[in-house]
Amino acid sequence: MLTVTALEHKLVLVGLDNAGKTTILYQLLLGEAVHTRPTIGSNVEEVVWRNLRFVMWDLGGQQSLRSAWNTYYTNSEVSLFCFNI
Ligand SMILES: Nc1nc2c(ncn2[C@@H]2O[C@H](COP(=O)(O)OP(=O)(O)OP(=O)(O)O)[C@@H](O)[C@H]2O)c(=O)[nH]1
Ligand SMILES: [Mg+2]
Repeated sequence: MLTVTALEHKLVLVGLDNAGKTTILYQLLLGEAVHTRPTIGSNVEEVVWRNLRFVMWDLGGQQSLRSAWNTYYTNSEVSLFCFNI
């Protein structure tokens, strides 16, 4: 049995609006695709994967929110950029 570490890794999800960030977050958390609304501000959830613990910050991607992205990077270890292709 895996022992989940107490250590948390901060991960920030950024990308333009409608790229699918919130969908990814809840797919990882719940194992299913949920209906989403445009994120105003952020969603933050703890996601455990194998023995790793992530605190995932999903940021709103609308133009007016992008200038606030850098305020979320403090102490983050991973930035995941999402693109709508
Ligand atoms: N076809 C397709 N649609 C997707 C995919 N991922 C997300 N969507 C759809 O794209 C739309 C936007 O998804 P969100 O996850 O809310 O996008 P977001 O990046 O969080 O958007 P903001 O919160 O506005 O920044 C939703 O209607 C999703 O169902 C994908 O991989 N494929
Ligand atoms: Mg969103």
